[in-house]
Amino acid sequence: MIEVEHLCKIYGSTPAIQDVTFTVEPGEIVGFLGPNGAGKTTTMRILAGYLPATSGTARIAGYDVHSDSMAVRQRIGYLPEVPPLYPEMTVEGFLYFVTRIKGVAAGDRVASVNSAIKRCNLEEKRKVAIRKLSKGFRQRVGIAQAIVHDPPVIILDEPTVGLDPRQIIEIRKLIESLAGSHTIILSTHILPEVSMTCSRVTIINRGKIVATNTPENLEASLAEGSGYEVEVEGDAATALARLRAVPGVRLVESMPMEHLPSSRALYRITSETGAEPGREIAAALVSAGLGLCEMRRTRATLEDVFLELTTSEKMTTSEEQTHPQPRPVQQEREIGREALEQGEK
Ligand SMILES: Nc1ncnc2c1ncn2[C@@H]1O[C@H](COP(=O)(O)OP(=O)(O)OP(=O)(O)O)[C@@H](O)[C@H]1O
Repeated sequence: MIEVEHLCKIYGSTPAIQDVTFTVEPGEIVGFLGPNGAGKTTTMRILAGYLPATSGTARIAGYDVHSDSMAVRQRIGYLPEVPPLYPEMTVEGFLYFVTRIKGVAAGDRVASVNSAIKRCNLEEKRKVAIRKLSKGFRQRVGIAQAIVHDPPVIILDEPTVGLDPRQIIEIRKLIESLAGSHTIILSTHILPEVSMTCSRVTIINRGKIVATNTPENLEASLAEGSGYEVEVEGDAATALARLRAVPGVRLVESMPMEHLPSSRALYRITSETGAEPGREIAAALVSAGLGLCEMRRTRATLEDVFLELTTSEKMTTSEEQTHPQPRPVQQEREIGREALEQGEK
């Protein structure tokens, strides 16, 4: 339904996106995930026909977004980062106006407006001026204007940005309710957004696609981070030696834990790919006379995958080449995490 091939956009001399290629199948919700400045909005605007690409092609329902832009606009609903609302109009007045612009037949307009109002849960606000609405309700009106002509494809650019947690849940539910009967691509820098609502995720970093898969497969693809955490009572040197000797264990790290009594320590164990040495770990500790106070599995999360994919490129920047001392992995990850948290503000 959406086919993007080798898309590039250069602003002046700044490449915003480079060689972006992906597809979205009918009925899918695909998350377009990336940190700030990764090129999400640029890609969404090109798909919606609001920005010409420098090179490459994008087709929606078989129509080229550039050369067949009118045909594309009839088949898409687009929620830009800042929804194009007319503050003085009432919700229903504005949506009626949009049906006229979108070419809905005169006899179908009232039914289209009523349907969008119902789907977006706007009944109680239908006669209220848009300027009087909260940010969450305005965002619903933004989505209502994107779906009012019942387009097969919906493009949502950061649909929950600036909303409070309750509003975010409501908007996510609304997006999920549109799946199946619509093909949806939504851009976001918020990880839970994609794990909760999307069947597939495409990760973009610095203008380039770095991964496309289901959230589950992406998590499974990251072998590092899969393992165990164990809290052990007894001699630390013995515990470390025993744990490191267990077949299938690749790495054992001692984790500083201030709240633990001095006789106890926490270890993070990374297993070899495909290995499940849980029982052997427990047996090795117990047979050495050590106390196994707590043990739990750790698995890579989508956040780990995201940080892995969007921080590793830092090592190839000119800054890194000038100062080539390797930074610890944890620090690399913290930098990525910081970028994520800043993005969420
Ligand atoms: N009109 C413009 N002129 C010049 N550079 C631009 C323009 N718009 C975007 N850029 C640059 O292109 C890159 C991609 O920007 P884009 O807005 O697509 O990213 P984004 O992933 O949507 O980021 P955010 O989450 O912060 O909105 C950034 O480096 C940005 O500074």
